Amino acid sequence: MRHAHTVEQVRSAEAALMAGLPEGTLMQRAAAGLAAVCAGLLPRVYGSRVLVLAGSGDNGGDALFAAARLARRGARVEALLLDPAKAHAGGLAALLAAGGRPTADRDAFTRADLVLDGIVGIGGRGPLRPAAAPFAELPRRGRLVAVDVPSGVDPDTGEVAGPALRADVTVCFGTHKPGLLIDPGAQYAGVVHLVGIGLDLPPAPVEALQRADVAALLPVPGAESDKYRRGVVGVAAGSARYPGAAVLAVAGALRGGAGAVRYTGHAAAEVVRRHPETLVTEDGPARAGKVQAWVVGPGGGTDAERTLREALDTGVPVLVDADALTELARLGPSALSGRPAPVLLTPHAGEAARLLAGLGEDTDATAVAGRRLRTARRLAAGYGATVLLKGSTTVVADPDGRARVNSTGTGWLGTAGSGDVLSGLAGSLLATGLAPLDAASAAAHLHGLAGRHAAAPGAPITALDLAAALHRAWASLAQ
Ligand SMILES: NC(=O)C1=CN([C@@H]2O[C@H](COP(=O)(O)OP(=O)(O)OC[C@H]3O[C@@H](n4cnc5c(N)ncnc54)[C@H](O)[C@@H]3O)[C@@H](O)[C@H]2O)[C@@H](O)CC1
Ligand SMILES: [K+]
Repeated sequence: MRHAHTVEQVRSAEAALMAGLPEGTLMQRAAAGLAAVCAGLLPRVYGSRVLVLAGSGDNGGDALFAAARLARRGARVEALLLDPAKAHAGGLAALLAAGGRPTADRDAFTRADLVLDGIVGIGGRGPLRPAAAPFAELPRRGRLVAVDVPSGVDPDTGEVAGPALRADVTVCFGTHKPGLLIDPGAQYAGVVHLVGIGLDLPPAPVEALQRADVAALLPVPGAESDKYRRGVVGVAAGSARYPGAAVLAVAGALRGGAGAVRYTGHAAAEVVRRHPETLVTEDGPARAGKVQAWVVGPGGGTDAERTLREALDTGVPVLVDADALTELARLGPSALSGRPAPVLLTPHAGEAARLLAGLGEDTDATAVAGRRLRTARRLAAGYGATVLLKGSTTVVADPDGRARVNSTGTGWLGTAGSGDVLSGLAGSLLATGLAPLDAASAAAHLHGLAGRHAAAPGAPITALDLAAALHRAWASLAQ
């Protein structure tokens, strides 16, 4: 599991730890870890050209102390101080003593074999200032290592409001910051290395499940299991106009761990033709028979409102997707109040904007994509439901405030029907008894892995390819 903590949590853990340590201990721990990662990125340290971009806070201090360590090993280090009068005094003195020298020449950025971005870390406020902003655009030939956070990325959210430095590697201290795991910030962070500095941290508000975490969540049938005990998932999807969404949602559901899939809707004939193992009826969720979770909405067409209401009237968990989300946005959060079982919403950015409109917030898909964590949390709190926000780095937010991010996906997943497969898969995991936060984050992980398997080594895929690859993705975790 990767844990990410907020700036406020890091600050208070640092304060508690620093109270019992000699001054500068934490910065030395950070600088030692940072220098070790930098040394590993250079073919050899001796003779390499290193440029430090140093702001005037402790982030600049970390960068200067790390550069001093590299200078002592023979690197030719220059420091570009963004505000020379306020540069971190101890860090600068250490660098000068080790043979480094200050420079005001911006070409040093372009020439360097390695650039250390120590402009601003968790103390950043607002968009990069004029002295720092041009470095976001300057060409360079060497690698760029961000110190703690790429400057210009909001550490708490991953939002990027203006120019930001694009790192090859980010070396973060004490814990991950949410902004390193969530797009667009994650795209600026590159490969993230965590350097422990001994912080005692509270539970993380943002987590990223790793393979072993997901493997531990996935249901395994016992000797006594049968199809009903493993869980039955109901899929209410598809319409005469959009039968394909039903076929794809059922394809995802069949590979999601439930023992059986019950389908209801107007695409029963197509579903059975493609998936003969499906139990089908045209009667709607109210009369379809017993299930442990419902999936409603993909390709729902004009029936979406009735189907949504019927599913919500059952006492089992409901996953709401696609057309049913549009209906829910129209009905507003009161449609979910008082349910005895949880609800999982799976919007893409456009549907999320509609759901926000249902909460009285005027926004659009582009704004949602730039504020992924904030949007998922707002929807989870506003609707009292778990929310899986699709897109680059999927964000899952629980109404209790916890959030998870998933980055197993690939751009090849942006294909028609991919979301239908995901909703079937997540609904199936719900039916096996997983809590919505676990079902959604495991589904996002598996879906991303399946996309990678299907697209490897890099070619377009269809949603059916993706559904077929879920088996391999699951098997790769079970090994
Ligand atoms: N507090 C601690 O004990 C530790 C802190 N560490 C480092 O210290 C950093 C935090 O240091 P600080 O609290 O001094 O804050 P930062 O150094 O992150 O940022 C503050 C500095 O950046 C400038 N700044 C703020 N917003 C800016 C913007 N938009 N554009 C350009 N410059 C801007 C401020 O004028 C100030 O000089 C961490 O990110 C980490 O790198 C590490 O050394 C580990 C220990
Ligand atoms: K930085």
